[in-house]
Order: sequence, then structure tokens, then C-alpha cells
Amino acid sequence: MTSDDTSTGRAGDGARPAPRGPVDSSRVPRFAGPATFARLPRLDETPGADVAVVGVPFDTGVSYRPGARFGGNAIREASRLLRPYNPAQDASPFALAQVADAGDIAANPFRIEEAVETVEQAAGELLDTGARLMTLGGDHTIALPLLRAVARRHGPVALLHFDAHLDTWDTYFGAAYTHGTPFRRAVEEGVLDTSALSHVGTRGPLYGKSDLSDDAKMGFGIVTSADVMRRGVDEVADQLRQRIGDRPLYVSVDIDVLDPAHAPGTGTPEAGGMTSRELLEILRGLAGCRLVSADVVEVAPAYDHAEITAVAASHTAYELTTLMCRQTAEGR
Ligand SMILES: N=C(N)NCCCC(=O)O
Ligand SMILES: [Zn+2]
Ligand SMILES: [Zn+2]
Repeated sequence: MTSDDTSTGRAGDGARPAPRGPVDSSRVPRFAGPATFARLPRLDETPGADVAVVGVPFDTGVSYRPGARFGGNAIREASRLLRPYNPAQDASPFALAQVADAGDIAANPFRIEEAVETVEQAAGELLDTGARLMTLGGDHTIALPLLRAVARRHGPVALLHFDAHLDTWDTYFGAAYTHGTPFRRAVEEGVLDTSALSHVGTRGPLYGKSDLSDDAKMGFGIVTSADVMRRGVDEVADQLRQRIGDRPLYVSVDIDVLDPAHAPGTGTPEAGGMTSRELLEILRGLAGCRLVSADVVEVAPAYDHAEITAVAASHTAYELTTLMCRQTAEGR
């Protein structure tokens, strides 16, 4: 594959050369060569990244269908069709900041505790370079070590959690680190700013009413999937922005927040979810927030059809990345 890349137009500022953009799909077929996110350079091909896209092929924390370990690479494959100008945010993200694909974190698939440590450590090293992280999961277990690493750098962060599920349950089979429990652990560990925690898109059967009261005690507010439908994306985004204010913000997107019609390729699907249009619009409405890092998790390509889920996840990561690049360009 040629290493030809699009000229991005940002003049080098002395500290760093102009960002190296994606491979030009008008010159090199977009279906050629190994996949990196959005056909961007690998991190080792750049002097350093403002946004590092990193995969975590780990799904040992799941309670139902496995397969999210293949999610990151499915998202990279589906991201070949992304283009460099984002009209919805009026920005060319990859010209505003250097985005690079940092490859995958090698988490132990046989020892969850060790995997959690590995993800925290590797994420911490990437954050120490000054990059923001756009993580491609993996199951939702990985949000805990990612939040630990982010909190070490920024202090406790506001959390905006898009998911069909609360993921604030306590344990499964006595296990503390699973994909249904990361945010309870994160609250217990003090890595979240409990004055600004929101779930968006929740729905479906619970174990009991106490799931909701426990969750509320931890400080979470809930915008259900039905609330999004009734109130509309602009009102929801306004309310979220007000709650978040200028706190450092982490956004975690479990792709099962989308209706199974929009994201069949996931491990614990629930009927009655958001559309991909609603999700993308709410994300765009977060412009102005201080987004420090984000993840997109729970893409399980074995249950996908025609890359529906992976395409939705790639666009989700694209909107989040665009928000981060705009902030870099604004010096925030
Ligand atoms: N984080 C995701 N996707 N799912 C959690 C579901 C936990 C359960 O089986 O009750
Ligand atoms: Zn979920
Ligand atoms: Zn989840």
C-alpha cells in the first residue's frame, strides 16, 4: 500500500509538523491495504498524536454472547468509508489535529484482573504523551481501567454513558470486573465526579427496582431511550451539556444503546433502542464540552449483518474524534 496521504492544510506550528491525514481514497482504493481507523497513519508513523485511536480486543467480561474481542478491527474495517470533512460539525478533524491509530492493547484473555491492569497501564502511557484516547472495544469491562487512567491525569471526570444497560450492577458469579459492573466500581474507586453522571438510552428488563435506586444513590441521572424519542435530541443534548458544564468529560458508548435494528452485532441486545441518527445528533450536540477521552464498546461482529453495527460504531467514533480534534484546534 502506498503511504500517500492527503495534505491536511494545517501549517506546522513549529512544535509539531502539520498533521498527517488519511490515505487519499481518490488515489488508493479505500478497500486496499490493512485497515487503520479512518485510513489514518499508525501512531509509529507520526511524531505523536493529539488523539490516539486504540483497540482493546478483550471480551472475557461478558455475561451473554461473546465476540466483542473482534469489535475494534470490525470498526476499523468499516471506517474505510469515512471521509475527511465532517459537515455535521463543519470540521476537517484530521487537519485540525493529528489523529493516529495506536494499534491494540494486548490484554490477557484468560485473567480478567490482569487484563484490567494492562489496559489501565497502557492507556496511562498513551495519555502521558498528551493524547486523548478514542478506544475501540472490547466489552464494557474495559471502561473501568480507562476511567482510572483518565482520572489519574484529569482527576474525577464527568461521565456520559450511552447504553441500553446501567452497568452499575455489583457482581456476576462473584466477579467484580465484568461488563455489567464497571461504573459501580468506578464510583467506589472515586474516579468519577458524582455530580455529573448520566446514562442515556437505558431500557429493558432489570433484576429489580433496587437496580434503579442503587444507581440513583451513586449519583446517576437517566435519560431513557423513550425519553430521547419523546423529548428529542436537541433538548436532551442541551440538558446533558448543562449537567456536564466545564468538567472534564469521558463519553462511553456501548453500541447496544442503539436498537438491534441499528446494531444487531452486539452481545446483550435489547429492543426499543435509539436510532443511530439520534445517537450521532446527541454527540454532535456536545460541542463545547471538555471531552478528555471516549470509548465505543460491545461491537460483536459475528452477530452483525452487512456491517450495520460496525458502520454505526465507526461513525460514532468519528463524531467523538471530531469533537476532540476541534478542542485541540481551539487549544482546549
Ligand atoms: N454492558 C453490557 N453490554 N451489558 C451488560 C449486561 C449485564 C447482564 O447480563 O445483566
Ligand atoms: Zn449495554
Ligand atoms: Zn454496557
